[in-house]
Amino acid sequence: MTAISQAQRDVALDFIDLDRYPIADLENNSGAAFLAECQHSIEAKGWCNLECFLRQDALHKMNAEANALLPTAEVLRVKRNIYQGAIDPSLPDNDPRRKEFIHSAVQLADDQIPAETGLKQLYHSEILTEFVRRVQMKDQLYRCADEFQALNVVALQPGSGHAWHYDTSECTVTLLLQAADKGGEFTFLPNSRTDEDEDREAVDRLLDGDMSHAQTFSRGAGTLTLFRGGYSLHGVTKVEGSHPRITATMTYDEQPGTVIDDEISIRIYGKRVEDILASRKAGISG
Ligand SMILES: O=C(O)CCC(=O)C(=O)O
Ligand SMILES: [Fe+2]
Repeated sequence: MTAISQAQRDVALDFIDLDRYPIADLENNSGAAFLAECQHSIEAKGWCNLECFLRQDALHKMNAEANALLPTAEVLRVKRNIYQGAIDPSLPDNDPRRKEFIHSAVQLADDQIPAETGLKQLYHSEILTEFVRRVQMKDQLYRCADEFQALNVVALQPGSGHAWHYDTSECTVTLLLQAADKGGEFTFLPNSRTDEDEDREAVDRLLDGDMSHAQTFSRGAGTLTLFRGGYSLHGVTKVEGSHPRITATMTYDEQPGTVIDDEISIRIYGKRVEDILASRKAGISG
């Protein structure tokens, strides 16, 4: 292979189990049938779960990369309600906007994940982005342009989970790099809200700890999951055992170039990002 064709080769071709998940050719035969299955799954259930999406060697590489970078990550402790907003104490006690949850995780923001890592290369794969766009049936879909939010690695330590929430974007893609020994299950209330309405009965039930109507599905390391996280209340149950559960979160947007407000970035990513933004402003004004 020449240097140029090597540089142009999409890493999806090497990292993803294309025999099982033929995402490189979605127009023909097995690829088209597979795409239709994924689209149906998102439409009917609000999620699409692709076990062993990564090839074993790619999974080991990306998990090793994540583990090597995590000591440089921030330890986050974000207080929020399920809509990712601040608590409004003037609301009635039983209003979900009034209920505070704490998200605590060791988290790498996009700018902390080097371009040469397999993980970043996979996120930047045009084949993968196109697959995500087609599954979500969008006319256009772009990788998130935000320097902090685009690709994150989230490690949940034993004893912590991911508190119930809606994502700020419609659809989310997660790649499980390291499963928990026990617990750490992704739990999901499909289509619990629309743009107009919310199924308060189901939401209140879940917030009160009754998971009987929520869905949990099997996700070993290497699983790619697409889900309507903006419309489906979800979270991760408490991680048990001796090691963290590690997920890569890939973010997309229907508009190109969208970035997150500084205030929200600081609320999510804390002091490090606050310092970066402040020194940038000082540089501009000074
Ligand atoms: O780790 C997971 O499986 C879900 C993560 C998630 O909900 C999020 O990052 O918004
Ligand atoms: Fe989420």
